[in-house]
Amino acid sequence: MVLKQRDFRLIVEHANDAIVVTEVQPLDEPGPRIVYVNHAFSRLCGYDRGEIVGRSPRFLQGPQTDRGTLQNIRKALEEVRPICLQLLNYHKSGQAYWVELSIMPLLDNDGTVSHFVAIERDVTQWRSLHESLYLQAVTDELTGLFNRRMFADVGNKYLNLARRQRTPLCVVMLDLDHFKHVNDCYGHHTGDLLLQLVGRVLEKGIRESDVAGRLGGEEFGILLPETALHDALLVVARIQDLLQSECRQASLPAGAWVTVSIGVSMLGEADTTLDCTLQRADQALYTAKERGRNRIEICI
Ligand SMILES: Nc1nc2c(ncn2[C@@H]2O[C@H](COP(=O)(O)OP(=O)(O)OP(=O)(O)O)[C@@H](O)[C@H]2O)c(=O)[nH]1
Repeated sequence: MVLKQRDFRLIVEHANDAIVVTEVQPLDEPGPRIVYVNHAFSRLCGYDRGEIVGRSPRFLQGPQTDRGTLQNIRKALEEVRPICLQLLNYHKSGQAYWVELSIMPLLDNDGTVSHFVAIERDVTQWRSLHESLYLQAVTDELTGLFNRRMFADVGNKYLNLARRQRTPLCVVMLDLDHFKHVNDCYGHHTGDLLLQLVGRVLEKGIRESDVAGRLGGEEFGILLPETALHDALLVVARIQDLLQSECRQASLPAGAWVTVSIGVSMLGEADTTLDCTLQRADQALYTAKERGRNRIEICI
């Protein structure tokens, strides 16, 4: 069966994907002009066809549109090759939306490029679903901190970097003291509030490049890259103080205020994985518990 040009036009016009055709030049400002868009393109960006044709697709970009992605597009256009990527655009209402975009050159019979065509699809919902699934997979629901798996992932990356750059890295393990008592006396809900409070304290007490995670029940970990032992000890002492002042400020019953036992270790020459360093922090934590709790112990 041979389709007529008119049939093709109808198909393109009513396709669910947004389609836009531009001229080839100029690649510098103001950019190539749009010569055609289908209905779906108008629907996607909120502008009527009359408001779109004659302008460059750049008018849909905005402050959060990634400059690196735009450079990749420009390079592909210069080299007259197809490219597929995701880009943030802005709807007429000002609302940002993500499109998956496939751009390709249209060639004349003699092989010269006459236009570029882009086929686009809204992937905003897909991306936010993906993001929330990712967050669920890497964070602890109660505290919002990294979960054990993500803590180990990031930790191993930090460890490799520290080994390569020969910079110090300290690993800390914290465990709440007599937490079972809190649950037993004040209920699981108060226990949960306390765990959330500890999560906030850890985030407050560390730098942005440090990482805190909930490793299990009432056990937490901290990674302190580019931090020598004496600085790590200052950090954990600050966290102990912060925990007491936050417990005081929170409307928790006084008997539910907790202390933490802390074990600190430092990346050693023989540590090839985070587990090695973490195990020593765990040993130090065990010693802190044995020696009466609410204290800091070191195992190097
Ligand atoms: N509320 C709450 N409790 C939890 C959660 N995860 C673990 N726990 C409780 O944490 C308590 C841990 O008890 P233990 O291992 O005996 O430790 P502890 O009472 O803190 O005693 P030490 O560590 O020896 O000082 C148990 O009662 C668990 O049920 C949680 O997500 N929420």
